[in-house]
Amino acid sequence: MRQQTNLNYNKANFRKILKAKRLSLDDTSRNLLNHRANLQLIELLNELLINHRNDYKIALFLAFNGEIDPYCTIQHLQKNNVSVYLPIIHPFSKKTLLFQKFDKNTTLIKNKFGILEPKLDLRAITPLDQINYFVMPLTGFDLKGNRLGMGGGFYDRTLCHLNDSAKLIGFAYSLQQLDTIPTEPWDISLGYIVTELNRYCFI
Ligand SMILES: Nc1nc2c(c(=O)[nH]1)N(C=O)[C@@H](CNc1ccc(C(=O)N[C@@H](CCC(=O)O)C(=O)O)cc1)CN2
Ligand SMILES: Nc1ncnc2c1ncn2[C@@H]1O[C@H](COP(=O)(O)OP(=O)(O)OP(=O)(O)O)[C@@H](O)[C@H]1O
Repeated sequence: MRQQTNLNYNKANFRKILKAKRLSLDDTSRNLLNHRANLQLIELLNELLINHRNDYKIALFLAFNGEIDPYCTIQHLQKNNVSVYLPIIHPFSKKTLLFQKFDKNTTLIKNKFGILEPKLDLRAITPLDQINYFVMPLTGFDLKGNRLGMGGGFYDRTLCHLNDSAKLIGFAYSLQQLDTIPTEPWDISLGYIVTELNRYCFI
């Protein structure tokens, strides 16, 4: 019990430090790092989407609160006819996510955290197992593929059913790297992590 409390304290503490760190970037540095990181992410996706079929489905996210911004990659994929999906907070199931298609006709609204997400349209929701890769925002990461999220357990709770690290790509600034992330039984580890400096593969 005491150990659990310490672990939560550690995670909360790491989150606080790492969020402050990513918010401290000035606009020029942030734009440069975002640009480099998107080039790395596009490179990785080019390697993964080997036969360039255009029926791939990739989940990404819209950045908030100083998160690394994958918008260039979203635009690149859409131009190449790859379907892009975004997380939306499930209207009934507590702290879980649905993934909805994002295209030029999508209406975006702010969720309760102030993050833009598609307005729920059941016709545009896709089952999790139809998504080829999930690009996930990281608050922190280590070089074993462990991730630290925002603390809600949204991605953990949603993606545990998938049970396939090979589909999970973490996206973060290199300044969000830690030596070791404290792990817990429900934490899902990542198959890949992309930063502005590197593409790490853990599978
Ligand atoms: N861009 C983006 N979209 C995302 C996520 C994300 O981390 N990034 N999510 C990934 O899960 C989901 C939303 N989950 C979130 C969980 C916590 C907080 C957050 O800011 N928490 C506050 C506490 C707020 C409160 O308790 O009311 C905090 O950490 O200070 C935000 C989003 C779905 N969409
Ligand atoms: N698979 C799951 N089933 C039920 N509860 C879960 C599951 N995964 C996580 N949780 C709950 O969510 C809470 C937050 O988890 P954690 O500290 O791992 O958040 P996180 O790393 O920020 O995750 P995420 O990025 O997924 O929001 C935990 O206290 C845990 O109780």
